[in-house]
Amino acid sequence: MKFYIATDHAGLDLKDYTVELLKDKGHEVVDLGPFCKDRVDYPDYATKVCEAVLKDNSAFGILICGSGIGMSMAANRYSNIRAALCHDAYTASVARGHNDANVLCFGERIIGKGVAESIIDAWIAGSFEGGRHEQRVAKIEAINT
Ligand SMILES: O=C(CO)[C@H](O)[C@H](O)[C@H](O)COP(=O)(O)O
Repeated sequence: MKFYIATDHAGLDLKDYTVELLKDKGHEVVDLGPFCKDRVDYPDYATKVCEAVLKDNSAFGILICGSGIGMSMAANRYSNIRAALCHDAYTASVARGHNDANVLCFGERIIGKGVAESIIDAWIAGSFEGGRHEQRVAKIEAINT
């Protein structure tokens, strides 16, 4: 699998850990930064990942901030981005299976490395179930306000 990943200053350590974790598991990772802990604004990095995923739509995005909330809010402003804020393996699994999520968000101030790995593993193992979920995801995409 291919992943584009970014963070803000509040998620830098978990971003670096996640990059190495995914590479060790044999995945392709494009790290879109940042690369130091200077304070930055999460929407600027959500934009980098979402635009990359929209151009390379078999890839997934990963966005990390302190809580994961700001990143998920910013990412979900994009049509055809379905960003899921996940706190555990279950939420990651249903994000793929039910919501066809293409961007994973989590918060370094919320979860540790072990939970992050369980989220990543569930995301990788998951796939969209289709069926009754198809029309629901289509209805999300149809919302334009
Ligand atoms: O968007 C957020 C809060 O929902 C993220 O957790 C940010 O990383 C956080 O707001 C950054 O806060 P800081 O005080 O500027 O480090």
